[in-house]
Amino acid sequence: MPVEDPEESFNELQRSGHLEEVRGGLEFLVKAEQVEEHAGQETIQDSGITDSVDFRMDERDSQLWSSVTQGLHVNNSGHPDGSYTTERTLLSVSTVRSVTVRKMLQRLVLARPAALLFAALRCASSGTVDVKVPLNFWCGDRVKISDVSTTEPVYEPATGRVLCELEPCGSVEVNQAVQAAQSAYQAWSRMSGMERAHIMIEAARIIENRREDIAEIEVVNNGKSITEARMDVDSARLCIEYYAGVASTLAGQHVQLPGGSFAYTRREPLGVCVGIGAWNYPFQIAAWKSAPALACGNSMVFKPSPVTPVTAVLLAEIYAKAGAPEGLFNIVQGGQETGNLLCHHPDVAKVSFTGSVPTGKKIMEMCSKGVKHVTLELGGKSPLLIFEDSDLENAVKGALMANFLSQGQVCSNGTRVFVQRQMLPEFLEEVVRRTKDIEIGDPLLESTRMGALVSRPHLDRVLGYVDQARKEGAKVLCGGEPFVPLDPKLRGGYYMTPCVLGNCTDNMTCVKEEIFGPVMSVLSFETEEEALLRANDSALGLAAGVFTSDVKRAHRVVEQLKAGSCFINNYNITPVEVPFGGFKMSGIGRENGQVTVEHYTQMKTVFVEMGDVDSLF
Ligand SMILES: NC(=O)c1ccc[n+]([C@@H]2O[C@H](COP(=O)([O-])OP(=O)(O)OC[C@H]3O[C@@H](n4cnc5c(N)ncnc54)[C@H](O)[C@@H]3O)[C@@H](O)[C@H]2O)c1
Ligand SMILES: C[N+](C)(C)CCCC=O
Repeated sequence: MPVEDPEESFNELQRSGHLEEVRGGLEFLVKAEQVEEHAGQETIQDSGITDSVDFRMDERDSQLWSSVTQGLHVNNSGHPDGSYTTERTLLSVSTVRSVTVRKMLQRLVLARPAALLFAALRCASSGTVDVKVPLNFWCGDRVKISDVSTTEPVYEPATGRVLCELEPCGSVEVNQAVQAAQSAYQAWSRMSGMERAHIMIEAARIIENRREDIAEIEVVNNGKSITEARMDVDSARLCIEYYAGVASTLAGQHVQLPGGSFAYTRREPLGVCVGIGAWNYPFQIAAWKSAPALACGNSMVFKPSPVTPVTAVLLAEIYAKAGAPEGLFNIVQGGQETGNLLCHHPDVAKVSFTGSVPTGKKIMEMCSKGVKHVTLELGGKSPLLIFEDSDLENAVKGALMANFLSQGQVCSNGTRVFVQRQMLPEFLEEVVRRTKDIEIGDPLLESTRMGALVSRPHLDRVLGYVDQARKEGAKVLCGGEPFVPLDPKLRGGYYMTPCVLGNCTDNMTCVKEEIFGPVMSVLSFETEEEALLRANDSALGLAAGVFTSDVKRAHRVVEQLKAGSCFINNYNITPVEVPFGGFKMSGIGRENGQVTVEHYTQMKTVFVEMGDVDSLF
């Protein structure tokens, strides 16, 4: 209902979380919804239409607020059968103020007819977004580097156009960020778990409010579908919520000693932690690293991949807005050189890295110089074992989930699909049919299931693997070709058709190496023992999966699989309350779950003497 009193309406909007003040002004994300009522049942449909309006605090006058609140519900129309349709707008905050498309939309007035809203464009559409604001962030604010010698272009995978210019941080900037983190650490580490939890819960709430906004920008920078990007934002939020809960449970042990003396242990934070991320889950990785780090009382300097630098800074803004001390979570942009500076920095206590095995080895070596704690989440070439007693429908769905999420650019993907011989023909027929049906195209469209790969060189590399597989004797059962969407604005994008390779053997390159693209290699096997031997024949051990209806076999097989994250009758499920990480060269340490507390704290033991010192001297 429209609220009459402008001041009250402002307060009401703030309380409901639909409106928040941003520095020096206000910015609204206006969303159109359609509410259908039939027989007392309301269904709300998101029209997918959003635009934004931005104005200064001094414009907060009665007239303006009336128009804002009038925008909340508009255009009620009754139908002859007694049902009605309400087209309404919701207001929520957006701080991605840099994006040109939003600026363009500022000229639209708020109190417009609903029809005009519905005719408007989606907030971000492929090929329209430019990011101009600084992407570095420390001391609670975005930072423009004063002396930038070189910038690097960042691309929009869906179109191939330049999205922004990256300003990499050198030693001066890395020092500033680490210093900011150190000073925030002094205050943050002394707060109680409950106090930290309050701020983290608030950050999670802001993420929930800005879900669509963050997901859209993730799509624009990464190329994955909007459907998946929303899931990533949800996973980030859930992770922060989960560790907010963990924060107040951190505790030590009391140990009784002779003569009334005792000892106790304290779980203490490490200090300034560094997070270094890969490009496949930019926002989610930033959250998966920062949430446990902050919950345990550490501060963090995070370096996103230079390929996808845009969304981590949104997380930094969100923590700051939620009440985190200045410098608690900082972003430094850059590639290898910036990463090296962070790993060698004397004031950094720990590095948590997500990326490739070769880089992981370098990180570990650099950390060894300062004897720093290190967590490595590295690559995989994971096996998926499908036994003939599996439910075919679920096995096929599992294999698709194991290979084609995020255009196949997922560390845990089960790319070596071992199918028991008797089931192979029907499995292949179904998996190929469904793979051909995957809708490729504009990642911002709801119907798209596969967007663009992250970059042109990466696309070429993946296509190269398909060529090589063909030469080595694999049969391309479908896909593996460059894909050019009909929409002219997408012609420069990095698309390919998802590929299923048959006739694969263990010695082929496509079966041995991590391709990190939408390429499934299918192999056949006869016996459980044989499948296990072949599945474990890899230097990597991130994940593995088993499909079978025999519960004893499922557990027997999983027990013998040399992988850190195993799935029975499903694949690529990563609830944040469950630890995730690899065996062998796929990594060290875990992310998510209770155990991660051990990777972000150190234990102090305190001995307390209640009697006299029993000295030998
Ligand atoms: N296990 C997991 O949880 C997980 C998750 C996502 C991705 N990955 C892996 O990541 C890889 C793909 O990501 P990528 O191409 O971004 O990996 P990458 O190793 O090339 O880069 C990862 C990060 O490391 C930085 N970096 C590169 N060289 C560095 C150096 N010498 N010192 C410090 N930092 C350095 C990069 O700038 C980037 O931020 C795949 O192998 C994939 O399996 C693993
Ligand atoms: C959420 N997923 C799809 C399991 C991805 C985990 C992170 C690895 O790249």
